[in-house]
Amino acid sequence: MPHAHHYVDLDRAAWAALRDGQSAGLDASRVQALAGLGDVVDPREVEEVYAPLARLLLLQDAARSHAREATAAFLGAPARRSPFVVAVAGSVAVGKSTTARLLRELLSAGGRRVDLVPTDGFLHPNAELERRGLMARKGWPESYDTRALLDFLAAVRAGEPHVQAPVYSHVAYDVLPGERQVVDRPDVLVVEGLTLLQPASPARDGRPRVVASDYFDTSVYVDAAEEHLLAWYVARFLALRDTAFRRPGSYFTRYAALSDEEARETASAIWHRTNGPNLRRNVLPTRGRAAVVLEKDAGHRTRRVRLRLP
Ligand SMILES: Nc1ncnc2c1ncn2[C@@H]1O[C@H](COP(=O)(O)OP(=O)(O)O)[C@@H](O)[C@H]1O
Ligand SMILES: CC(C)(COP(=O)(O)O)[C@@H](O)C(=O)NCCC(=O)O
Repeated sequence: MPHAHHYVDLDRAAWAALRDGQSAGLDASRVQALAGLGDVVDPREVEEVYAPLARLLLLQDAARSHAREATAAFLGAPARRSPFVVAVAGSVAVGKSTTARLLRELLSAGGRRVDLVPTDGFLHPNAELERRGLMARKGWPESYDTRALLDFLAAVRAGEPHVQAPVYSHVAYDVLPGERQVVDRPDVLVVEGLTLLQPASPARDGRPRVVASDYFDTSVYVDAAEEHLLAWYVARFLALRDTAFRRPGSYFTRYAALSDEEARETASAIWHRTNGPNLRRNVLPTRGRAAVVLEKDAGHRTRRVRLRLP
């Protein structure tokens, strides 16, 4: 638990008041489309929770630009452009992708060029995970090509053009060979993933290590009790059974024919084997490293926001 003077806790009403005229500026149909799988994001959630968050990020971005200009003025050289990098972390099924998409929309509505990159593209391909005996630990820190993720972040942060990221498909349940997402000097990069806030583990040779968070300007951890996460994971699995699992090429075609009861059992087993232990062992312990923690209740409603003071 961080020391009390290092953070401030705001209930929903206090947080919503910090919107300070920052309006979401998204129409209802746009908001509707932002949660996946037919789920609907409550427009009040956008106004009262994500609009203040967008305002905070814009202020932090401006402060960072001033700091960079100060250093450039000191050096007598023009400041190089470099995107503002926001990390979104949290458990499987907590709503990271939905939060990341909302932030992309809100920040783009303010006129910025925003790219969104999920870290699942940096997972090792299934064949490699199988070779390493890691298929039951997909999403755990060791299942990612960390070197590739760090190289990607370093290149984007250095302001390089046309930086490529690999792409993962939830239908194929694998990284798509040869497929690439191109990030070309955006104003903001939102990067979203389970294990982004991992601290450095000591290297065998004792040398300090670079971690992904060295490249972040700020970070958001989306939080909810594990009982809600499990329920959301199972609900999403049932929805996928009726949609993505039926598509040609789906890794999970064998799940498309499961009854409700069997689908619930299967999803719950995957949770207890892979995602629950990953949450407890690797994800939750990084929560205190986030700049902002959004705490959701059973209905995806944000009840409380914790802000770490710089
Ligand atoms: N704010 C929200 N309101 C309603 N449903 C949401 C919200 N955020 C996420 N969801 C739903 O919860 C599930 C998990 O969200 P998702 O963004 O896919 O999670 P993650 O990327 O963390 O795995 C999805 O079914 C999604 O539609
Ligand atoms: C692809 C994921 C590892 C999430 O990756 P992330 O975008 O957070 O890096 C996760 O959604 C997943 O598929 N976990 C494996 C266990 C499962 O089937 O849920």
